[in-house]
Amino acid sequence: MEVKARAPGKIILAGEHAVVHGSTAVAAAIDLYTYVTLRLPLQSAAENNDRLTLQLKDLSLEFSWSVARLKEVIPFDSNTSTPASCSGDTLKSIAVLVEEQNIPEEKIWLSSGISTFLWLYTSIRGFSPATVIITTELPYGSGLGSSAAFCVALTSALIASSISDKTRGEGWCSLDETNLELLNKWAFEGEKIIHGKPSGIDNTVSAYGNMIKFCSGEITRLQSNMPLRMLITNTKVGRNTKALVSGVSERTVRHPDAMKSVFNAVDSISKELAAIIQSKDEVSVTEKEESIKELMEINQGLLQSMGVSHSSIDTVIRTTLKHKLTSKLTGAGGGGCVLTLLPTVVSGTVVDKAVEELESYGFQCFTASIGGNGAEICF
Ligand SMILES: Nc1ncnc2c1ncn2[C@@H]1O[C@H](COP(=O)(O)OP(=O)(O)O)[C@@H](O)[C@H]1O
Ligand SMILES: C[C@@](O)(CCOP(=O)(O)O)CC(=O)O
Ligand SMILES: [Mg+2]
Repeated sequence: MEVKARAPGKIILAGEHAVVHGSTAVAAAIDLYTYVTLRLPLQSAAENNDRLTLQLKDLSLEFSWSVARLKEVIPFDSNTSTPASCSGDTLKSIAVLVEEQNIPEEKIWLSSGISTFLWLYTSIRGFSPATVIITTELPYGSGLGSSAAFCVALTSALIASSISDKTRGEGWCSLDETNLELLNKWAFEGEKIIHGKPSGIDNTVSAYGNMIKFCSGEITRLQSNMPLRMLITNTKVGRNTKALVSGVSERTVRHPDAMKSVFNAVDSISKELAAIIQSKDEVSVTEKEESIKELMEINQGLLQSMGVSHSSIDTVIRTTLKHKLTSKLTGAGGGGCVLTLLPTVVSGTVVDKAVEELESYGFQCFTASIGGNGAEICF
């Protein structure tokens, strides 16, 4: 039997990091996906094929464990109906299984993803043999939510494999609300292994799609009433969300009052941004874009004060400003991707010039459609 699933990456328009500390944030799905194919051997063939294999196609990497080895190392404390957190002890056991795979040193950043794979797979499907093939259109570790798309696509495929009513040949279809809620909870548990202390915004927007306002787990789906175009620039400076998130927490412990004010300011920015995007009043698109530009500028300043910007991000901001375009980092920062608002009045020539200059620094620029579908499955 074969099941496929896909889940989108995301951009955070306002509120990253502060959202981990209870502020509001606004995020949207983008049309770049992580795809998972789950192949289960036929019951009769299962005895001859007793391995769990993970293929990361884009990286030409394959990892494989015998079911017997998984049973030996992972304590069986899982329950398929209620998502639970991976305990420290289980994570240590899983780390042994990951180490045995001798991941190439230059790809060692994959370890947390592979641990997450083993945790989600064995928790949801137990110790059954399978081959899981993963491909992605998202750059790894650059702020576009590859970790969440990975967790959401994987749990979608795992949950879909146990759905009894499999309507074949109908192309990509969404999951029902109950399964969406379930997979989102599992994906959040997966994100915890990768991020340490995730807010849950990335897995939620990847699961549900569209554009959302998110605050302490509460989701409001936003209906945009204006065109919103963003240029995405990948600085290609590698960084790790877990380290950046814990850096902000440490700063918060050292300066609780100052950081509280920063998080409050971000909360106001996200709420104002959501209101502008949804507003149906007579204000012109140009005026709305001017407000969004200013909010992005203030948000970037506050991200700077959280200590998560980077010289490469500053270069993108300076370069786009020369062309009168406003930018802010998106995701965890520290390098990674930067968003530049492309107002409706800006000519293609201006954008082309800005892109040319950005690419001369070795950055990669692209646009993506904003606010599309969330997780989908295909039989
Ligand atoms: N397709 C994938 N396969 C395996 N691991 C993945 C995949 N996508 C993401 N990951 C894991 O997520 C990590 C990147 O997550 P993170 O630092 O949160 O950045 P982002 O979510 O912005 O891409 C990678 O180092 C890897 O461990
Ligand atoms: C920094 C943060 O707000 C977003 C992280 O996004 P990403 O992993 O960099 O794509 C963390 C979170 O909300 O969990
Ligand atoms: Mg992430």
